[in-house]
Amino acid sequence: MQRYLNILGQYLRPLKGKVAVLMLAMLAGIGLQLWIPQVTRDFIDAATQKAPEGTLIHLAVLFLVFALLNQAFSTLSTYLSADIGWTTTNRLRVDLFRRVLRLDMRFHKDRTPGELIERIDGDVTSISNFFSQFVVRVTSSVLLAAGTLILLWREDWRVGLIITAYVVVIFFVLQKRAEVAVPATRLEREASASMFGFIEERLAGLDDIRANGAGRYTMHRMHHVAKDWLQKNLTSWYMRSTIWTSMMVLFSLGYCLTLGVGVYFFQQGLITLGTVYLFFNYMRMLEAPLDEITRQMQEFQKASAGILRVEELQQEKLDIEDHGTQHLPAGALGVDFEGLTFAYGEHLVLKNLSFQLKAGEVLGLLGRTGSGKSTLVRLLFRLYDPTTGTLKLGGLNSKDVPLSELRQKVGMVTQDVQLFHATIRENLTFFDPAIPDSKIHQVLKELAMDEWVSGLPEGLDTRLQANGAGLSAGESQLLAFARVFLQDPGLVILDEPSSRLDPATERHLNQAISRLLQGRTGIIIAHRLDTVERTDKIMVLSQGEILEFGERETLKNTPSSRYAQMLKVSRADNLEEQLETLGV
Ligand SMILES: Nc1ncnc2c1ncn2[C@@H]1O[C@H](COP(=O)(O)OP(=O)(O)OP(=O)(O)O)[C@@H](O)[C@H]1O
Repeated sequence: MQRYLNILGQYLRPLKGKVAVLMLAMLAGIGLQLWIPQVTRDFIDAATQKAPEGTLIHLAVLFLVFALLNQAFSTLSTYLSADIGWTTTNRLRVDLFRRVLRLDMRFHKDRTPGELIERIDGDVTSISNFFSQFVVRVTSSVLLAAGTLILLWREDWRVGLIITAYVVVIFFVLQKRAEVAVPATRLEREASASMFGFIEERLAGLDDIRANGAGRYTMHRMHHVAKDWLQKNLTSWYMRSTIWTSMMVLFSLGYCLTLGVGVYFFQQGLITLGTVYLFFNYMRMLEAPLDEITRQMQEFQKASAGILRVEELQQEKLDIEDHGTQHLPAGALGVDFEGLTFAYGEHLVLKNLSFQLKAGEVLGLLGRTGSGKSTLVRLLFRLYDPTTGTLKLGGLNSKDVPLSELRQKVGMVTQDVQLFHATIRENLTFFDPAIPDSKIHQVLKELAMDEWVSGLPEGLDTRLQANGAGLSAGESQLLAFARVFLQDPGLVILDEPSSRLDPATERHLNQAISRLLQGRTGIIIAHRLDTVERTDKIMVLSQGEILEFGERETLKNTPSSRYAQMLKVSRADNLEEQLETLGV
């Protein structure tokens, strides 16, 4: 319970003013609700005892005023609890999204985006009730039920005792029913999460599904997943409806009991007709809070699973710590690997790598699929930390530099450019409004893209389609180059497109690459041999080890080097085949 209160306190504290007003409105509402039946009782007794008209009018006006005030307090409570609920859950949702963005690659590799969406949205929505209503509704229901019972005891201890005993029985039965319903609800939520995970994954892989004609198979699976969800939904609904039915039956019996006892006491001359009404009314008033407490307990069970998962996310250990305080030098950054080894869990991928790249040098990285090229790059961004050894950038251990500064100073253009469904400006600046248009145009000019962008219907304000659909591969690449230019990094990593572009686009891209590398250190993951002709150094990676590293010119003129041998092998082959021929 403590952990639930912690999370509640953490998010409700900033809204304590509103929470206090809500509590006051709620208490005032409860007081009025308890009082109104007393006024009604007095009215009935006054009427049956033929009291003067003035007394009746006075009581009627009092009833109306109390009823109106009660409505006003109830409206205020509903408004405030919804306001507090949505404000807190919105903050929680933003905090979780920030957390998910900050979490390590290891975490993200283990989970599908669908699962994370379910956490950020689904779980938070289930918690919203906990924030907005749980405390308020449970407290007010408990106070209302307790107040009603106290007043009943005050009127007549025998009636108080009978109704209290009956309430205990009702509460016990409802709790038992609710307990049975909880596992069914949990299964329903799990089935819903897997259905959303399934839909998200299939939508992401739409191209492959279509290309492989896997539509029918996918629909078959969808029917299966949806059927499972439907069955669990029905079971859980059935379980929940039995609670409601039990409640109806128990309360109907309760009304009969109260009326029976009331009428008996009235016939014995122990109580007035107004008091019979009062008993019946108080019994009726117990139904809502008991129903509410049971419902809130169920909601709490649902929310508690969400709270635990949210808490788990908040406490997920970060492998990549961000305690660096040193600052990278301006301009090109040298790169130093010193005895660096890296493993994904048990899987050793980079083995004792040591090499140096001076500031401003460009390295061509060659290696077959799976040799560890992408992993080496991920370490440069600190998406992972080395298992042993050190990685230095600009002469500083990368762990000593603040993470945000490091990622600002290292730029990358991947083969698979990620473009957002947003304007060209937002895509280039990553939504940073501080970057002026003049700077964007200057960069576009340098990349000879200015004319292309100006020719678009709305220039920089043109909205791109999701994932850059509608742009050619070359255009997407050029936009990615412009992004990196704006970032002005000291180290640029280029993952060369593996498929050939048309010669004009290729020439254009090559010019862009040359401009991008000017005054910067560069690492090019090459998929073709001619790409590395612009580099100063060459590295050949094989199964996580450096097979060859040196000045390109020197290697080219050393006939025994792998690079010289590669140059001799037919250039028509792709690099993968050339490396295979040489047994790399
Ligand atoms: N997140 C990961 N978890 C576990 N193993 C991984 C992970 N990423 C890559 N690997 C493994 O590490 C090895 C090196 O992969 P890496 O992606 O670095 O190679 P690569 O040379 O970049 O290949 P490619 O040219 O195909 O991109 C491979 O055996 C791969 O299966």
